[in-house]
Amino acid sequence: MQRVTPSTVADLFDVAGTRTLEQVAAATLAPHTLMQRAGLAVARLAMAIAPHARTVWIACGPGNNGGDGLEAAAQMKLRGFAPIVTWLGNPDRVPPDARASLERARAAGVAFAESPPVAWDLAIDALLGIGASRAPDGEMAEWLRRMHGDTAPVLSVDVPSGLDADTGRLALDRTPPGNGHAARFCLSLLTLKPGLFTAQGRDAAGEVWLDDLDCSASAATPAAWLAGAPPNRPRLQSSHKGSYGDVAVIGGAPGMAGAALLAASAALHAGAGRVFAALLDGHAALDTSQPELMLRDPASLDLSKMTAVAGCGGGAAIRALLPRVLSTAQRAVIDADALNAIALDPALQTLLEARGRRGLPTVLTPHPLEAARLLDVGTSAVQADRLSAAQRLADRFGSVVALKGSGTVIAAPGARPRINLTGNARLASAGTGDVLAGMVGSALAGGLPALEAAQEAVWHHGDLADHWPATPLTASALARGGR
Ligand SMILES: NC(=O)C1=CN([C@@H]2O[C@H](COP(=O)(O)OP(=O)(O)OC[C@H]3O[C@@H](n4cnc5c(N)ncnc54)[C@H](OP(=O)(O)O)[C@@H]3O)[C@@H](O)[C@H]2O)[C@@H](O)CC1
Ligand SMILES: [K+]
Repeated sequence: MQRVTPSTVADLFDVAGTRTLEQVAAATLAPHTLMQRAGLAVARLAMAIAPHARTVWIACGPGNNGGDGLEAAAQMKLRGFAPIVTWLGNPDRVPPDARASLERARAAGVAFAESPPVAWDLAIDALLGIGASRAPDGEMAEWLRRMHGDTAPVLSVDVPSGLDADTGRLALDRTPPGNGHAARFCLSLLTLKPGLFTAQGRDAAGEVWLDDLDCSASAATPAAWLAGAPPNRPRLQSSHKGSYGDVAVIGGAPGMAGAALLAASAALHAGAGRVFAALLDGHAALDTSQPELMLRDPASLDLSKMTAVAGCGGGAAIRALLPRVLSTAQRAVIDADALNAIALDPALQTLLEARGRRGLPTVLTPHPLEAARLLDVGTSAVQADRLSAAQRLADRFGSVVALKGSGTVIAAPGARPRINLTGNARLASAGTGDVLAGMVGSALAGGLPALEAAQEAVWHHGDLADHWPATPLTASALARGGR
């Protein structure tokens, strides 16, 4: 059993891939072996989470996810715990594995009840796993509400019930999130699923653990992966500022110079050799607190030798500069208003596609609304399947895409998408996106390929937030690397 952290490198399998692996594994094992392993793993994690629990409520659903819960109940009972099972199954329609575990739970003397106990020290959600076919309702939804509305920890078996294991979409109307007090754990079985790590998955699952049930995962193709922490990149003694490239931040229309200066500051602190702030507001003053930044007229820059970071605070004015950025920048990060301008202008879209065909490295850093505009769909369609939305954008524009949000998705043409696990809700504040754009620009300018540049910047950006002291996170301090 392994705990998943932001540094974990692991393949993620969708429901179809997981079913394939289950069939391959089951074919070589004695009947009921997988469920026995699954139930024992659930019991072990439950006992570790709540070693002194007096009442453990195990809510079991009608299928094999419920079977895992029944098996865990039997295992815990045999070890001196007192689980109380509420089971929503029908004895006439229970699948064979779950039936076997039902009988083992009964034989072990597990207590069965019609309704949840009055109070509990740990709740185990074994209602629905990867076989969920619709939003929970009725009694199941009511149990989930009670479980997540309580302060006792919740351990979800395989996936939190109601969560789409492929996309991380939660059937919110039926299973509202908890009151913020209950600790959440999820033990994913056989495989890790992408939905645990993006969209609503991270909030619903909490701390994720994996038990591979001693099975190989070689018989299926992963849908995505967790890429873990980037390598250390020590600087050579003989390097100089030219080794780390020039970044030109192009943005900062009147009234919005701050966004561009944040991106420029982030690029500088992330290690770019030289950073030029090419502000669209011709009257903006130089940031005297950062004399290293060089203020330039955007028209004066030779972008063919530079990494352009375009769009931060760009307003409508950025549009006029984009043909030159897209056609000539050696490397480019396209953010914020530049993305909005491209979404509205087919000619700019053609130029962006042409960059991809020419092999010029480009990273797009949309949040879900910007991604939705580029794809000409609603934001909810993007959030309903973030992996596929990021991949479609990457394929369409021949660019690397970092689709921001909980579980940032990084996609590139022809590559399996990655999900980043650093970062937290502290990043939900003004200017942090500008900081990310500057960090990606710095990584690109330093010579990293676009995919690595995006992934490493996203990881470091989130890692800073994860290690933030007990003070409010501001974008300007984030840009300075927390200093
Ligand atoms: N895969 C593996 O490697 C391993 C899998 N294992 C475990 O098996 C789990 C998969 O089991 P599973 O296929 O039986 O599906 P599961 O999630 O129990 O749900 C299906 C049942 O729920 C029902 N149902 C659906 N939606 C509903 C709703 N909203 N409200 C009410 N009912 C609803 C559905 O009914 P139906 O849609 O047919 O009407 C059906 O009866 C997996 O997640 C893991 O925990 C491990 O034991 C070993 C290794
Ligand atoms: K579950």
